[in-house]
Amino acid sequence: MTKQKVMQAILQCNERGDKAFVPYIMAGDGGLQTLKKNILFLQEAGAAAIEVGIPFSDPVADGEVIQQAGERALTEGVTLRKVMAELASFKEEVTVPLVIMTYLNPILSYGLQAMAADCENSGVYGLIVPDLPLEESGLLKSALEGTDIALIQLVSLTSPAERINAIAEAAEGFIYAVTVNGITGVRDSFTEGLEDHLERLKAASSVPVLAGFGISTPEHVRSLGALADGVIVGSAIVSAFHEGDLPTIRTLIDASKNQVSQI
Ligand SMILES: O=P(O)(O)OC[C@@H](O)[C@@H](O)c1c[nH]c2ccccc12
Repeated sequence: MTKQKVMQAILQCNERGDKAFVPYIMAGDGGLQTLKKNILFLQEAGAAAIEVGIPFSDPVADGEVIQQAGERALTEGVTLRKVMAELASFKEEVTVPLVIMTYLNPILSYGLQAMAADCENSGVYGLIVPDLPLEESGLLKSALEGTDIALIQLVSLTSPAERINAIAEAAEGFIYAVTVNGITGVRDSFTEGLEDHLERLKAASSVPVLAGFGISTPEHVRSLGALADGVIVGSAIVSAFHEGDLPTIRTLIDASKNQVSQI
């Protein structure tokens, strides 16, 4: 079965003339009870899908902001199991597809089949597992077979052409085009070759291409959005939630829309 839900949510945005905006949140930063509130806020503010990060003790790809948010959530006792149960408890209210971002270990200890079943029961339509390369993804892929849960692949700036093609061929949901070399977090500028890179990715891929890493201002959302089908914003969203700065989140999301709302 082809994976439809996440891809359709992005395509629907694009058909309206908007870029897809996918915010990343750290589940349980500020306590597990913030999860529902934050998801419903982002949904209402116009997110196309929401990337829900699971706190983890060894988050190798995470920059400072996400790491600290993860530590706060771990202090609150948040685990993958608790997040899945919490998501299931309010899934009727969630209309945007959720994508879980977690490292491989928590999924393995959860159990691949149990994870697939609980995703289906919690409004989760995608998984991002940054430490699981395409070549190793067979077991998880088969656990997700017959579900509408996409295994989303990351492509780095340094991926060679054959690898880009292999990933594009296997891609489900969307391709996560990492726009900087290194870890997550706010950046001032992007590399010059980015436009060509995203152009090549879009040409190779039959699913949408979203740009993520280092996108933190409305200007970034507009300029990177123009080169892709949408953007993923993590650190800036996590910081804004931590500081209770909801207007900043709205402004970022509005920048992905054709019709920027009047202030
Ligand atoms: O924080 P940034 O630079 O806006 O990047 C998004 C990112 O945080 C989110 O998608 C993410 C958080 N942790 C990750 C690990 C790997 C890949 C992606 C992620």
